[in-house]
Amino acid sequence: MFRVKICGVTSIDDAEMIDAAGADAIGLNFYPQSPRCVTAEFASLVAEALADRVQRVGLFVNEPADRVRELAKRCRLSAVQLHGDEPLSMIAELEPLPVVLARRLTRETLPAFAAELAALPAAALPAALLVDAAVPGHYGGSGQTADWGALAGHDHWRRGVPMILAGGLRAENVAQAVAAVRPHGVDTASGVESAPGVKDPAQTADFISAARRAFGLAAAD
Ligand SMILES: O=C(O)c1ccccc1NCC(=O)[C@H](O)[C@H](O)COP(=O)(O)O
Repeated sequence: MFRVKICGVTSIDDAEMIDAAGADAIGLNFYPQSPRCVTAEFASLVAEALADRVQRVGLFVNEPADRVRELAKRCRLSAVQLHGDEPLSMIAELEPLPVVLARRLTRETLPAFAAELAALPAAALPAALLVDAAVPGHYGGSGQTADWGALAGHDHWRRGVPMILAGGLRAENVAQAVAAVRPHGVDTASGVESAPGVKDPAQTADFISAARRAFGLAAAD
């Protein structure tokens, strides 16, 4: 599972820049209402442009499993990220695709989600749980930070599922977030952009370096 993911990539130049800066994964957004939404044709070109080292994660919001599966195959996605209100049963439906399940958890909503996770058979658990900020009217990409306090120090409820922290992460706060929450990985979209969907090379490189340092990883070559 990836440590550093840059989400909402909309150009080949940005994908190559992110690869060179040492990210483990990029997110390709298939949510039509996002300013970061891409086409299947573009996502397929990204698969050709990037080294296999970089995971290509397709992001979906409330799409039927058949469409997720079809786009994953057509665009050679490494994993899919379910970022809407998808039922947990969809993880097993998508098998053998690795699923990153996104949830906007707070201290109020975490207990009910933990109970849902506890009821899943081990074989139906997601490959990772991405925790994003809970902002009314936003599924993601809000630029707001998640409820770090709710997540810190309590990981028994995750049943060993790696947690990816998202929401309002930037080069300036990613080390603090990793120290506070101790996630397996981090994800950002708007925190490294000059405009929605346009990644800023300096902010992106700074974010990736700061995140790698926070995880004790060597700087990218
Ligand atoms: O980025 C979007 O526009 C988006 C829209 C709808 C659902 C998810 C979306 N992004 C998913 C991501 O993985 C983002 O990296 C995550 O939400 C954090 O975004 P940000 O706060 O801008 O870093």
